[in-house]
Amino acid sequence: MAGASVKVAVRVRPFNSRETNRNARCIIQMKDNTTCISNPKQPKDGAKNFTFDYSYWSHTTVEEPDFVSQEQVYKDIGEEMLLHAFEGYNVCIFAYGQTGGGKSYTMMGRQEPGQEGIIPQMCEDLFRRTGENTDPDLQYSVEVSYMEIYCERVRDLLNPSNPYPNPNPDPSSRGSLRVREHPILGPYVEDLSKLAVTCFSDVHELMDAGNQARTVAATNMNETSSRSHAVFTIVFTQRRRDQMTGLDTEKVSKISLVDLAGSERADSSGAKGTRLKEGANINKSLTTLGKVISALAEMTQGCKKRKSDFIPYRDSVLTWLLKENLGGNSRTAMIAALSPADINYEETLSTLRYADRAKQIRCNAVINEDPNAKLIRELKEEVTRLRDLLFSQGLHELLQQTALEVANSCAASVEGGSPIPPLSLSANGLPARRSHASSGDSDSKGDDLLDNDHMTEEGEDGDEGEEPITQTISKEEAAERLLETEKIIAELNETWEEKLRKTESIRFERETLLAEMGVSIKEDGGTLGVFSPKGTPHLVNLNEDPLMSECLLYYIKEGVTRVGQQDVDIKLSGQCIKEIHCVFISETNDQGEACQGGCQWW
Ligand SMILES: Nc1ncnc2c1ncn2[C@@H]1O[C@H](COP(=O)(O)OP(=O)(O)OP(=O)(O)O)[C@@H](O)[C@H]1O
Repeated sequence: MAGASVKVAVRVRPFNSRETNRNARCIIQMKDNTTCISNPKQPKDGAKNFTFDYSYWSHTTVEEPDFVSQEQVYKDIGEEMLLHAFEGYNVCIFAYGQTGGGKSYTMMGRQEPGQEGIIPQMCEDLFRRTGENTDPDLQYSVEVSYMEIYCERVRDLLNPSNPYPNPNPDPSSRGSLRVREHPILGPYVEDLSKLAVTCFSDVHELMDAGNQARTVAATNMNETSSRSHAVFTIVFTQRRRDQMTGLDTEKVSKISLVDLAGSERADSSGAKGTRLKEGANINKSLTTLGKVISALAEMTQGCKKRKSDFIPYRDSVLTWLLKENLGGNSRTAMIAALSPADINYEETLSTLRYADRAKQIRCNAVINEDPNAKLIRELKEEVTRLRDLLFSQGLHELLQQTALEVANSCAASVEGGSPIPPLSLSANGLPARRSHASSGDSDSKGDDLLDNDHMTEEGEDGDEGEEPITQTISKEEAAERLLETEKIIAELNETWEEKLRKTESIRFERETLLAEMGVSIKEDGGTLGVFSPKGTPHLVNLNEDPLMSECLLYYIKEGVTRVGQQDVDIKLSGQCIKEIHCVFISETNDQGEACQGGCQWW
């Protein structure tokens, strides 16, 4: 299994209504696993061919013999990845492509029969397979988390106590979860909820709640979900009891399912102000993803000699969190979503090139056997070492304070017990840690987006043989690290019953919050939007056309708003004004910039 390449598929969607209305021409052709794109300006000799693991023709209708359905995409990619998860590998599927290309349709899909995407199909399949187990010595557990990365910030889509779609769209209240790196655990999102689920309907409920939170957040924050990256994670644990020894062994697989933000260039839409910054930040994650993919592809081709040669994972939250899935310990697949229309030629060609590069990445997946036991052992060693460091510095007060905070934040307390590794102290007498340095890290801009204090512990993978570099950390940092580590151990030691109780209380909070906000989601002819009877009526841009998606969402205030040539009187109390489809709105935002866009209103 070691050294397997990233599996790459491309999929072309049907024309959308706007493309049909404009008599768009299809510039994509597919034969077997080859995709051909023709240049609309040079139809004769401008065609380019690309070969992938799969080229999915979903442009026509299900009646066509070549048509590839949601089910087929799942069978080829989702099921294969699920089987790897059963073997104990980490797996990842990510969808890439321009806004409206079909990423969400492929990953999440629609709720109608036959329209479900990879995520719901995989969850259903997972529970179907675990439900067929008749071995009393084998037990399964499944936990899920769902987060959104927007402008390099992380939001928990499942837990309302965490920064959540805030009913009050005040920019200062835009919280986000902290992305940290623990020297043993690696990069992770602090306090991201991981909810215990026991059947498919539990997951389905969470998926819906997360999707709902995503739409509500986008609406309240004047954003759009096509500009955020959504990461749905399933932690799948298989525990086997050995009857002879009475010992349990575990295989843990992390399944990461990622719907990336639209890949179109920020500058192609003439964005200004906040929108430009937002575009640049989203671009930062996607640009970094591109750089990471290129660097890993070069490494496979032998242009880079060692794995420790600089791979800029740390330059964006997305790549930092997906580090293992990109060239590390994971079986990974990428699905590139393509628009068929001639007007999107440049973007589609760029998506094909991106996908072509991703083919060259090789990952070194290993079966994650008993990772928790090893992790807890190492974390306990870390706790002992940090306690001793603080103790040797005479910092008993900090130790007591830390112990109190741990007791407050988690119910469990942890005793360290393993032998303490040798420690070195820095020149100023403060504790020092061993850390690896990755060559080229000095160029890295990553430190500004993550915690500096927690960034420097580990070099890129595989840098064995390098001289360890010690790094100074302050007493506060040591105390914080102690707190962080004890919290992680407490989480790992939580029983299944405790996890279920936590999940239930979060569900209750979530439902209460949404009910208070008076928000419901209605799905109408395939469009999804927020309907807020208590709040301000607003317009949500549902435009599929990336060129028009700059003006994404409006709050329409009470009073008169000009819609095209019409003045519309908006009243908060009464029924919402009649439906207006695809109107052009002209108004100015808070910064006095003119916005325009096609919107749908209900
Ligand atoms: N293979 C397909 N078959 C039928 N409809 C599709 C297909 N792919 C996409 N669509 C439709 O095209 C529209 C845009 O797709 P989708 O929302 O998945 O795009 P996206 O790439 O996720 O965009 P965004 O970046 O805005 O999230 C949706 O209405 C979706 O239902």
